[in-house]
Amino acid sequence: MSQLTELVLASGNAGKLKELGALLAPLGIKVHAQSEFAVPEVEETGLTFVENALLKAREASRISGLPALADDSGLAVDALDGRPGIYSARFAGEPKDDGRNNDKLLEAMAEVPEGSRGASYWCVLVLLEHPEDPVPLIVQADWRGEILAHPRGEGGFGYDPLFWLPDQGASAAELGAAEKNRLSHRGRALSALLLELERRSSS
Ligand SMILES: O=P(O)(O)OP(=O)(O)OP(=O)(O)OC[C@H]1O[C@@H](n2cnc3c(O)ncnc32)[C@H](O)[C@@H]1O
Ligand SMILES: [Mg+2]
Repeated sequence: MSQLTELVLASGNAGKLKELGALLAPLGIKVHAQSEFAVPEVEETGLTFVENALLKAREASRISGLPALADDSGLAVDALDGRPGIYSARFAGEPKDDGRNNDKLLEAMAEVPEGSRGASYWCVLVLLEHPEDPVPLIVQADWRGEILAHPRGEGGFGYDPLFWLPDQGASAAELGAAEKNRLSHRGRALSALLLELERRSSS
């Protein structure tokens, strides 16, 4: 890929935009929200995070005429056989709502004992140079934690108030923004993406 100086973030999620924007802005990459180009929400018909991220990136790149970075992510809970997984945003149905999703997760986990409440956040990032890019840059990363019985903290977004990090002694919603980006599935996926981008541009 030629030097990346500008891209569109193929997401309608304000939390993701904030987190990815904070990581990309200092690198001299001009980041546009897809709302600047009136990119509509695409139907996430894939069965994997990768497929859904590709759909989102392709549509945003097609409409904006810019390289596009998409994030498809979610929470896979051990005791729920990996659910809500790719359906995390709509766990409690449409329209998507973090509060109702968290209530549904608490309810689903009500009988699950301490010690069996492990879960992973997953994040897949896809970067397309243009809508027909045949070699998308794809990375994925996870973040292990446990599901709390009661919400804690005001930061982050989505399931963060229920995502407990034993090593930090805090929920993801109790971490500072920079700390979450340093540790999270999204922050680590972006580091991997930047490394791969560097490798490609120097080869
Ligand atoms: O598809 P876009 O437009 O990017 O926005 P979205 O919110 O629909 O995003 P996804 O389809 O990728 O669904 C991801 C859901 O997983 C949850 N999630 C992902 N990363 C998270 C994080 O860092 N903290 C809390 N919840 C997260 C959150 O509920 C998201 O809505
Ligand atoms: Mg979505």
